[in-house]
Amino acid sequence: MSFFRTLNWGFNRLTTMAKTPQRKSEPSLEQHQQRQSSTHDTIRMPLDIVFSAKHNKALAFTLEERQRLNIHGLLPASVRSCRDQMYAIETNFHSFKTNVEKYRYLRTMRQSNERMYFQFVCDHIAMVLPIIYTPTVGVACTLYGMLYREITGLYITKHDRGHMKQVLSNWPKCKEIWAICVTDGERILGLGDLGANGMGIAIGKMDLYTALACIPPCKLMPICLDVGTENPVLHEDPLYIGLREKRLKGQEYDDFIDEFMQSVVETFGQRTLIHFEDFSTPNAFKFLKKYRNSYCAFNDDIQGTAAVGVAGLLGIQRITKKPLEEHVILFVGAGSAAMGICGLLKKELMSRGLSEQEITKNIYICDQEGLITKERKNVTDDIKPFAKDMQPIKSLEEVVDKFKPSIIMGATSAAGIFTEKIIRSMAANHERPGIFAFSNPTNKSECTAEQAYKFSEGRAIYSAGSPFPPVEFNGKRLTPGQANNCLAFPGVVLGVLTALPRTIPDEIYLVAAHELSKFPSDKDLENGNIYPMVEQAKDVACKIAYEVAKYIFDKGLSQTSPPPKDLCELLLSNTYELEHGSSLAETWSYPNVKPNPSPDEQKKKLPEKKK
Ligand SMILES: NC(=O)C1=CN([C@@H]2O[C@H](COP(=O)(O)OP(=O)(O)OC[C@H]3O[C@@H](n4cnc5c(N)ncnc54)[C@H](OP(=O)(O)O)[C@@H]3O)[C@@H](O)[C@H]2O)C=CC1
Ligand SMILES: CC(=O)C(=O)O
Ligand SMILES: [Mg+2]
Repeated sequence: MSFFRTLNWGFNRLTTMAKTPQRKSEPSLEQHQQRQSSTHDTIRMPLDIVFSAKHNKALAFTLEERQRLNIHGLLPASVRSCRDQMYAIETNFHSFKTNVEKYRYLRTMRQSNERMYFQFVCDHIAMVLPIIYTPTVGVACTLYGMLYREITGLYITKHDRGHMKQVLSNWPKCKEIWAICVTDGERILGLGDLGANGMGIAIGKMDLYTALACIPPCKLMPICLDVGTENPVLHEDPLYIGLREKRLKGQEYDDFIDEFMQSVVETFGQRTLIHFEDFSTPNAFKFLKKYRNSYCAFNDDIQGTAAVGVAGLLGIQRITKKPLEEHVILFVGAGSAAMGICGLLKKELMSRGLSEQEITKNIYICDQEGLITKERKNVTDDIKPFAKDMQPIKSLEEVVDKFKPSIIMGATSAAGIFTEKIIRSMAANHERPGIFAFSNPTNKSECTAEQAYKFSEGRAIYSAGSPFPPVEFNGKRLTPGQANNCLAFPGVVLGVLTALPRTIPDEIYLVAAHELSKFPSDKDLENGNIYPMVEQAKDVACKIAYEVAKYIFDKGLSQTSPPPKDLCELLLSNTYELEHGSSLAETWSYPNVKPNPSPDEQKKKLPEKKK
């Protein structure tokens, strides 16, 4: 509505100016410049909107629309169908040699033509996901200063304390925000402290909200809290976009985050979903504990990853036909990802009626110092029950030799720590050893798909955080699964935004895990793949969203009443339309506004002059 009001306003101004009588004398340079800029403004106003990222259809504007919107002549004659547009984009996409160039191309397209971008991402998800998400997004974050072009998210710096609400309200894209993905850039994938460059991750995550769960992009706000960085390379980098200052720490940092949380709900409402991403592990757990019962907040690295990890374990249970409680599981890494999975696994096993002692008996945890034993000082309360009453063992290979895990779950950012010896040892003791290399990006994987298959004679059930191509082994094509939280968070978020609970209950991650685990077919499992293919990620998100929303309504946790008669309809009611018919123009038809009358029509309408 306002779009067309603005269009009309621009048109009226143009007409008024055309009627303004000519100046008698030549304008001064200053007057000339003023006139130039005001003329410019007038013309630019409607064009800015028509060609804004949100409304732009590029060559898909039909002839009728081109005339109606007064953009006829601004585009070449060709009117492209959706298929033609996608072909043009794909041709461009493939013309770039490196993945970072492809990333840059897609970002530029997103800035100028949002719907076409999402259409392309959806139509080619398997090809595009590794570019807009891990692994390429990791490289892009390291080069973010060089790639930076335009407004894509909101930066709040440590100097904005006291007026964060003001900064939040500066967001130009929409005043009704449903969800925020926030990072402080301290642990970006397995790449460490990237400071303000971490924005790339928040943007990538939110693009998946739209591409996989159809959440309208204008309702989403990626935020980077620029509280400084301890990365000396960034301090020296002339292209760095953030503060070249030490990180805010201690009480000041906690107060900063408190102000941020309060400012968000005061600006956008208590229901705003706040997604924490890539904070350092101590902060990730601290804020989850602090805010989970008072805000609609979650931590993706802990909780999203947990859902995906447990889904994978349920898949292994299906392949091995052995209940999880009979498996020996070794977690390598005691950070957000590993401990998130371990915590949810504990919940899953508790739901099966096992005692804490029965649950912890077969679960081992190692970090850089080796096996976590009771001798270890300063372990968190979550880890304590898993600490073993024995002498510490430093070497991972020794731990594997001694306890013979059937499943090993790595989330360490330590590339290659699953050595040939470790994989061979697991394969010697188990017919189908489960190997998870959660670390991102690809070059941080604990082992590659090829190594896992080769050293286990093709018997490993291997999954990794970043995508690995299928591997041919002894004439069999083995497909690694992608164990990445992107198979959980889009659906969880859509479910929560639909059912609107006050806070996000922990149980929904188990709901998500179970739904996700049902996706792989028996044939997928036969090939050792416990996760759905990326092409199915949208169906996965949809199913998880449905079950999550249903859980929230069924348990009476929704803040809306009465519960919907048709949950599917409610889920779809607020989603972004990505599907297209034969042409983009058809799908994106603008509300019917009459075209400006042609000069001939205008003449006809003029009242006849009285004689
Ligand atoms: N696939 C997915 O969906 C997800 C993947 N990840 C990835 O998981 C990785 C870890 O993330 P996060 O848990 O937040 O990270 P943290 O850095 O908080 O945790 C890493 C853990 O690994 C341990 N570790 C490091 N090196 C070794 C080693 N050589 N041997 C044994 N343990 C080691 C560390 O031990 P210590 O404490 O002693 O230093 C620490 O406990 C990252 O690469 C991240 O990208 C994260 C979230 C989701
Ligand atoms: C996938 C993800 O969230 C991570 O690697 O941090
Ligand atoms: Mg993450």
